Amino acid sequence: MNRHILVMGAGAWGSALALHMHRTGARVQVWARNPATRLPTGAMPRLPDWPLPSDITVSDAIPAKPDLVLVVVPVQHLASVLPLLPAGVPAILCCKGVERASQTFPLDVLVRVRPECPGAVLSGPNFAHEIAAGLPAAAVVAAPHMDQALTLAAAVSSPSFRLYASDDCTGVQLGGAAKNVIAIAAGTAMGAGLGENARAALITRGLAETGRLAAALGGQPATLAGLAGMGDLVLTCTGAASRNYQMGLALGHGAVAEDAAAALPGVAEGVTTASALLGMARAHGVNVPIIETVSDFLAKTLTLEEARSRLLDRPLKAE
Ligand SMILES: NC(=O)C1=CN([C@@H]2O[C@H](COP(=O)(O)OP(=O)(O)OC[C@H]3O[C@@H](n4cnc5c(N)ncnc54)[C@H](O)[C@@H]3O)[C@@H](O)[C@H]2O)C=CC1
Ligand SMILES: O=C(CO)COP(=O)(O)O
Repeated sequence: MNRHILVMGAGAWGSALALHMHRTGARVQVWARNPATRLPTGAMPRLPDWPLPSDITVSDAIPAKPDLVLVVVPVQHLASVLPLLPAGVPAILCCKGVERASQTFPLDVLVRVRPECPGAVLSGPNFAHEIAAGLPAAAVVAAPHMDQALTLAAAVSSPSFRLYASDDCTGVQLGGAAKNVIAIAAGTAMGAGLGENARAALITRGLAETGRLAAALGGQPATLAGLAGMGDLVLTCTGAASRNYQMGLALGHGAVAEDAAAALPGVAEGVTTASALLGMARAHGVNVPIIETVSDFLAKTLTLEEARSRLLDRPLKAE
């Protein structure tokens, strides 16, 4: 069947997902707020020659009844884009983070803005340029009910991009949000020359605090051992292409946060998510020392040396 897919957002990830869906044989239409300046053709240093095939239309038009919508704009802009969603069509939110103003996950934003639209999320270890190149990868589609998740995972899967289904929307969204914050910590440690041991400790203890938070938020800690948790955390904390990791590297080298963010080839969601996740953790009485340290460091209430000391000088405890 020639399914009709609408991709909303024409940055790196939206363009990669458009290419992926096009390869599955779907008819793909991309919505961009400014189609003339779609980012990946030129403005993405990682993706210098990455034009979309001519039968993928890029415009500011929204079709009335596509079969599926993939929403791929940064989390802080989700609420401004969701009112454009065609009514009654399933939407998979593909962004990773926490809305700062409401301290809620993307699916909560959808329920607030468009409660009548059925929603799901897609998350996992997926660098856009590798998906665009058709390299093998896997991720998770989570929806409130497993049968919805299975249907949507099947709708997006291909032989090179394998989607697993989950009904743990909280765990999957938390994994995608937290890994960006921890990747800033990992990059900062590497940029400051603290070494590979320090990075491995940040990854492992970052996963531990994310698991605690998942339990408090009503998610399943086991989800954090999967693709949307550990899988994406490892990729983002070790893959040089990660913008959150690059942000951390620059901070570790001594750059000012605003300059580091401006030099990135796209959005680093961890920058806005850090304080929002910290707010969520505090509201639930959960101790998240790495997320807290990144949030305070980005807010410039801690120096790099103070951040390092704060994490290392905490009382010893059982693992
Ligand atoms: N790049 C990657 O490898 C991956 C990114 N993601 C997630 O996907 C989301 C989007 O990331 P990217 O596409 O990489 O970012 P990007 O920085 O490459 O592009 C963001 C796009 O959103 C558009 N945009 C920004 N504000 C908007 C608004 N108010 N209305 C409409 N469009 C707006 C921009 O014009 C741009 O086209 C983020 O949450 C990111 O964490 C998830 C997996 C992989
Ligand atoms: O989400 C990603 C990989 O799964 C992309 O990471 P960055 O946003 O840090 O580039």
